[in-house]
Amino acid sequence: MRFVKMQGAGNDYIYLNGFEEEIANPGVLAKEMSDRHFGIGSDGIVLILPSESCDFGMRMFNADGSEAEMCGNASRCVGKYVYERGLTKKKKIMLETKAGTKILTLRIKNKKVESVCVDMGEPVLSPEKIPVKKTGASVIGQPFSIGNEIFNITCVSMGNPHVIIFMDDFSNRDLHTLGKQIECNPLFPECTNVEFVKVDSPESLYMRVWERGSGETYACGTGACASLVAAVLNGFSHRNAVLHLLGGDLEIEWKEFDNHVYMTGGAELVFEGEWPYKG
Ligand SMILES: N[C@@H](CCC[C@H](N)C(=O)O)C(=O)O
Repeated sequence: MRFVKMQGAGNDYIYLNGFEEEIANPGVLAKEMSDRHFGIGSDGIVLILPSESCDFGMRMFNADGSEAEMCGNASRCVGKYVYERGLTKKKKIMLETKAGTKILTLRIKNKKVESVCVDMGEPVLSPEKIPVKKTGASVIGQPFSIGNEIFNITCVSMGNPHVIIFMDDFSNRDLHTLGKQIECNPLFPECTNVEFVKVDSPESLYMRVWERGSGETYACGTGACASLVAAVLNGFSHRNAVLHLLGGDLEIEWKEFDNHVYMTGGAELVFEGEWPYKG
């Protein structure tokens, strides 16, 4: 089976072309391929598929084999893949995901995709839709205790669940332990992605992420969008800011006129090859 490894802000996935390959058991395949010692090594796998309602479809599986509703960084890489490999000539691409249709706008330079802006849709704040076991219209800066510490949490869904914790400094924190403890806490019935955010200025935020199903990754596109929304709701940032992640920067804007969040960033090929897939 042919595969392509790509990264967006260091969030690395293995992309499989569902137009050419029959991909049975993608969850099992995701675990095998993602293994950084016995596989190719990645944060998960992404299937690029035909779609009846959109130009293309995308499904993504975390490194532990679980399927996620949406992946922001992967959506930009899918845009690069389908354009540069001649699957489309369109620069505006409709992408079907489990979290609805996302619109990708490609910026092209010398026939290559330089960056992709993704209309990520509206953030979801209602606790039962995120889901988070809380009452009320939203969860913004509410206390949450883990071990003997109390954190203020804000919960946002960008098609997948996120909990955001603002910190003055996370350089000497054990985010792995904290992330693991929060990810499948009973407060989150479908588990959650966890973002730790340090506000640098109203236009600049530093973020680290513990991803549901993959552990710490270098970046999370939906997480960056959720963090910007959380920062606005808590009065920490403007509606347009740069999110600095371990693997690079993403520009995020939560537009007032349509309530949609827009994410802009790069997408890069790492390498490609063949996987001895037995079907
Ligand atoms: N890295 C992604 C999100 C991947 C899915 C996530 N781990 C989940 O289970 O919801 C992104 O760029 O958005």
